[in-house]
Amino acid sequence: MKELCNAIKLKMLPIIFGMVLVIIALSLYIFCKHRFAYWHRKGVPYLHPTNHSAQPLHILQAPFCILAQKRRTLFAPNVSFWRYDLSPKRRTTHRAFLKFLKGVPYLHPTFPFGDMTYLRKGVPPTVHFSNFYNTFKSRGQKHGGVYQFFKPTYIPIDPEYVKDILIRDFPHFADRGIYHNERDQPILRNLFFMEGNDWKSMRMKLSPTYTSGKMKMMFKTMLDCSAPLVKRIRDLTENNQIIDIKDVSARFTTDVIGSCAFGIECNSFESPNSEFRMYGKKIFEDDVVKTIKGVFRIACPNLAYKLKMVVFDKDVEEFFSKAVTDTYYFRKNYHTKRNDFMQLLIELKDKENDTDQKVNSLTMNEVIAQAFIFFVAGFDTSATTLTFALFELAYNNDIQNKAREEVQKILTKYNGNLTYDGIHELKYMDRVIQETLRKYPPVALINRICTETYQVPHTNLTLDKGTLVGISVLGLHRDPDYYPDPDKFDPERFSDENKGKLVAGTYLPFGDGPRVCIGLRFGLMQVKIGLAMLLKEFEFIVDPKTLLPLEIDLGFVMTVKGGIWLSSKRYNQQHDN
Ligand code: HEM
Repeated sequence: MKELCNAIKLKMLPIIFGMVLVIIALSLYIFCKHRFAYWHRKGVPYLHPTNHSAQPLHILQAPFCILAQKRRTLFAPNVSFWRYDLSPKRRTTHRAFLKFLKGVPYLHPTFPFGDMTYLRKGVPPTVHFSNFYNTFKSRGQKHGGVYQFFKPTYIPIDPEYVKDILIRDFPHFADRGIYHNERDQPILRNLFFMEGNDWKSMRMKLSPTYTSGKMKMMFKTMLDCSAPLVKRIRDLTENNQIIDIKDVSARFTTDVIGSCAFGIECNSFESPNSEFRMYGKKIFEDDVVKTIKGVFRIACPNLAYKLKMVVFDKDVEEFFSKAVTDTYYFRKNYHTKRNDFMQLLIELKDKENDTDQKVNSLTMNEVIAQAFIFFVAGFDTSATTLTFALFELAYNNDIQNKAREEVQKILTKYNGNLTYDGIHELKYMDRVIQETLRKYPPVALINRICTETYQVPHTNLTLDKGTLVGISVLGLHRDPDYYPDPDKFDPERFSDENKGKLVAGTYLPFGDGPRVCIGLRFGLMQVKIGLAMLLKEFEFIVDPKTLLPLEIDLGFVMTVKGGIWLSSKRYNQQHDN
């Protein structure tokens, strides 16, 4: 009897196993059918995510796709299930897909990435969005829809739609929709991540921090930070060593922001292991675990919140919290004041005890969070701009000479000193920086989330609350319709004469609308100071170690594979010879 039972059990096992598989497959199918039907229902052009490699996970997709193909007539009118509308090309895909069952590599849709196949192909998300932009644009479409995993994401292509989202219809898109969790990581209660009225009130409190008067106040601090930069390049030049220009630029901007936002001399050049440099680097470093966590936060934000997932490493949070708290108490105890952001934040904190001013005040945690985001949003973006500007100047010697001539003219005018007024007279330098930001926007993708149901103007399309929006800055900046010969570095695009010809909504290095970068002036000023101080003394050329053409690498802020390497000569020395 026992043997009979065992025999039945053994026979039943494959059946039970098979049934479980079918149930899982069906549930996933229904789930995906529902999730990936969003853009189809809305009538928005959408892409069918594809994959060109076979992976073990794909076995799960086999039954869905076959089923989808068989049930085409039943679901086709309202389902955009991957490669489901069986155009001739698609049919081939499905046939190829059937081959998979025989163990042959095949082309077929992706689960669970949606259109975000970058993870497998090593393509940065920013480049991926630029590819989406180009695909929709080449089809003559004014907008399109993709899936970031299961999240429908709207991509405006027409600059009018871009302007609508960022400026005209801002109340519908007031938030970024980027995962954050202030409950478990208080430093995320900062201007970049904050939402709704909280953001509005914080922006109002912080805006006076970035006026031109405050910039003028900080100019001297910034200029002081350029001395170690020049010294480092001088040393490298004298020793005939090549320059890792991103590293040098990042040390300079770390010193500037560290000094202005935290009131701390970071000494990134003198002490290579300076904690600010170390933690600054750590914030932007990518590894497999970080990528997987990032993907999980995009795909399942609610679950990530329940699991108490945070955005920055705990040690990073602790380091910056301690740096701010120490500075705060040092200044209080020793009655010290400096012309920097920290002083302005301290003044906002002190309003906490004033009943009339309390609404305009900041708590200690908020002070920490704002100083932290100034650092994070400010140092790498500015370093990236400085890096690419120096690369292009090194690559285009005539432009470099022209920029240097202008610097020398202004220095002569101001008795050899770089002054606040003088820096604003560097008009050609402005064009060089604007063109750098066009060709290499450090933040190549702008995120928004639909916060109120939105009717896209002149269409029948309604975007639901919660729909993500991805504006491809890289796509717009490299679109030949707006910037002819987009790979050419041509500062004249921004000359007074040509500026008027630029199409509004196509130039977005700092974003636009009420959520435009708050540190815009600060960022531009430090880049200008860095460039002026270097061009004054050195001549740069691209070192063969730089891999050309440059290839964009993974990262939140734009970087290139292999880094950018320059060599330098003392400018005067060369001309004396
Ligand atoms: C060249 C340098 C910089 C570039 C290219 C840059 C770019 C950007 C971009 C594209 C955004 C998003 C705008 C949007 O969503 O519409 C942004 C936001 C922001 N940036 Fe910058 N940035 C730079 C420098 C700085 C600096 C130096 C600081 C601080 C000192 C800073 C602080 C911020 C903050 C706090 C936000 C969030 C603003 C908000 O949501 O209200 N940025 N930046």
